[in-house]
Amino acid sequence: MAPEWSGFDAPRAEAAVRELLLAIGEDPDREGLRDTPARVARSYQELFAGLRSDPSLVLERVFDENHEELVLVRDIPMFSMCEHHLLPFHGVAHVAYIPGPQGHVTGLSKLARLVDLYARRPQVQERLTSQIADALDHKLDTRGALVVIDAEHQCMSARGVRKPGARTTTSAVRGIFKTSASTRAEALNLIRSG
Ligand SMILES: Nc1nc2c(ncn2[C@@H]2O[C@H](COP(=O)(O)OP(=O)(O)OP(=O)(O)O)[C@@H](O)[C@H]2O)c(=O)[nH]1
Ligand SMILES: [Zn+2]
Repeated sequence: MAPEWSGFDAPRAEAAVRELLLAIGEDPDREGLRDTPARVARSYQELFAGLRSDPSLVLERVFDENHEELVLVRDIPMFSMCEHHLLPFHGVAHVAYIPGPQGHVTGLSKLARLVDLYARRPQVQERLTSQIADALDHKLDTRGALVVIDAEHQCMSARGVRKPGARTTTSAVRGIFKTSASTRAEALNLIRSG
């Protein structure tokens, strides 16, 4: 079992899904639903694996490239679960940072891994955005970090207010992106130009 999956109580999750099926008036023992509690438990294990992951490990390896300019990874596919309804919200994340005075950079894939790590938890979009920016800012010793997430919430499209297509954009800025309007504008323009 992968280490990040330890701590997940599969029998408890299965029992809860069985209860839910009973609560909606279904027969959990009919053929089509017989394996559903186990399937849902496995999918929750995967969808919430970020609860058992450590961001320091993701950003542990840095390269000494003496690069002190902007690094931006755009259009990172993002999939998360809203903590209010346990329904998916998904879209894209744009993650930018400017390395600190030592010019240390991290692997580009690590920025996408960081998005996954925080997305795979019960979330709200604002906190997800801030957590990614804070992790970069604190653990990578950057001059600044900027994260923008654009997502559609299924709790707003499949139910409730029922507005499919409505998108939510959130941003979090740290360090020089907060203090320098021109640095912030440069990053936002690059994001938009995609
Ligand atoms: N700020 C924020 N709100 C969210 C997010 N995900 C879901 N929500 C909102 O959380 C709110 C929960 O509101 P409640 O009134 O407690 O729940 P509800 O009766 O199901 O609300 P409706 O969705 O309006 O039917 C809703 O307005 C959702 O749209 C998110 O990531 N950020
Ligand atoms: Zn919701």
